[in-house]
Amino acid sequence: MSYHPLTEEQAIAYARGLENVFAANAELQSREIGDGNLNLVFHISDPASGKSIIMKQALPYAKVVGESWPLTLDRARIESEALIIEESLAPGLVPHVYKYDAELALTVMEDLSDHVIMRRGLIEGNKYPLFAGHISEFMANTLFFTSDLGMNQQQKKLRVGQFINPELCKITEDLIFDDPYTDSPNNNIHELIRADAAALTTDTELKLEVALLREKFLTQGQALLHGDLHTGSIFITTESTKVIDPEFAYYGPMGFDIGAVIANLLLNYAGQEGWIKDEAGRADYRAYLLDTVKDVWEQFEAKFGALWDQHLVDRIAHTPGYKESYMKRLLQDTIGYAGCKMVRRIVGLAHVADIEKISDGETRARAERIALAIGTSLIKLNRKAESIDEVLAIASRQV
Ligand SMILES: Nc1ncnc2c1ncn2[C@@H]1O[C@H](COP(=O)(O)OP(=O)(O)O)[C@@H](O)[C@H]1O
Ligand SMILES: CSC[C@H]1O[C@H](OP(=O)(O)O)[C@H](O)[C@@H]1O
Repeated sequence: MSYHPLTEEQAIAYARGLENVFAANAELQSREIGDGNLNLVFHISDPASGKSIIMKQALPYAKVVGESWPLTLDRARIESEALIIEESLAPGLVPHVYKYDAELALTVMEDLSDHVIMRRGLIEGNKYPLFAGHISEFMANTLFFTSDLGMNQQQKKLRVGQFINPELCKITEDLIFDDPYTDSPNNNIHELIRADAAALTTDTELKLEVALLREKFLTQGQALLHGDLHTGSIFITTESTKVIDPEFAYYGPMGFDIGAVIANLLLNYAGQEGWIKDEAGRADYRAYLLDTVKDVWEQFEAKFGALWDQHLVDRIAHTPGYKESYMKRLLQDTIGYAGCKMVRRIVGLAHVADIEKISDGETRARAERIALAIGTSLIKLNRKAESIDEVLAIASRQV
């Protein structure tokens, strides 16, 4: 079947043709539930049997902007192949892929509708005690075993080729490492914080750090990244965590993924200005978010370190001092990328509901300024950072 975006009816017809999923006479229901910036997502269910699947289809353009922003369909291949690798390295932490259809740029995968999108869960003020353990395991396993530390180095070079993802990387390069620091037409700036946004464009100390982080994003093929690991790409319950949507996957600096998780916890921290109304409740939730930031880094560090001790394939990397140097640089990158990811969600094209959905303009502006202050401080700190506690201290000072 040649490429065309499916309608809900066509999605049902396609699902009927899948082997061993639905009974031939099943009365299937279809709903397009995509709420992301780029793709169609169909939820197909058979109420009689309780069976359901997700069919995600790439559009030939960025949905958030429209047909004027063409975008490669190859991102569907990247996403399905990344999910399969991630499942092999971090079982239980991603949806299972049943099928990938290259013609239709379509991935059929496990339905995770019994989970909620973490961004929504955090906005509602829910706590997820197992999250740090799960996400640190996901990141430690996927990053270590796709890097030169944990896999055959010739195979790794071939895998770098498999995940060449120029168009999606260009989105990141522009939206995260360029637009927020210039007067770009892509930017989306709340009227009340125009002066704060303008200050970014003249801050040379800040822009130097962004240029260095951007250079690393452009040139360092350290590991296979998820590439867009924000809380809208994480499904969660109190018991379970599932990472979805790795269409931005490519070989890049590990800190970009870890920084994305931390940035999105801190964006919610800033956004709490508009959600939890009583001060004690808000302080308690913010303390939970900061504890989670610390836990994510510390559990990642411990798990990655344990993999290093047990599975290192690179002999020279055993040299005393190298691991410590590597982990310190990884923390510094994490902090720098976390900062960049916060700033882009305030002044760049695509915002986050944690802040964007605050209805009162003044309250939203306060949350935006908190996020900008934390983000820019993290960017300026990155190469000097020694400990994750410095991140917590910066965040605490802003509220
Ligand atoms: N495996 C899944 N199970 C249930 N719902 C899903 C699944 N994958 C995606 N969704 C739903 O579709 C939405 C958009 O999916 P996402 O992969 O983030 O798309 P995009 O790439 O367009 O951002 C998610 O927020 C979620 O509501
Ligand atoms: C023009 S794409 C903007 C933005 O959207 C992506 O997120 P998602 O696919 O999860 O909606 C990604 O973060 C891009 O930077």
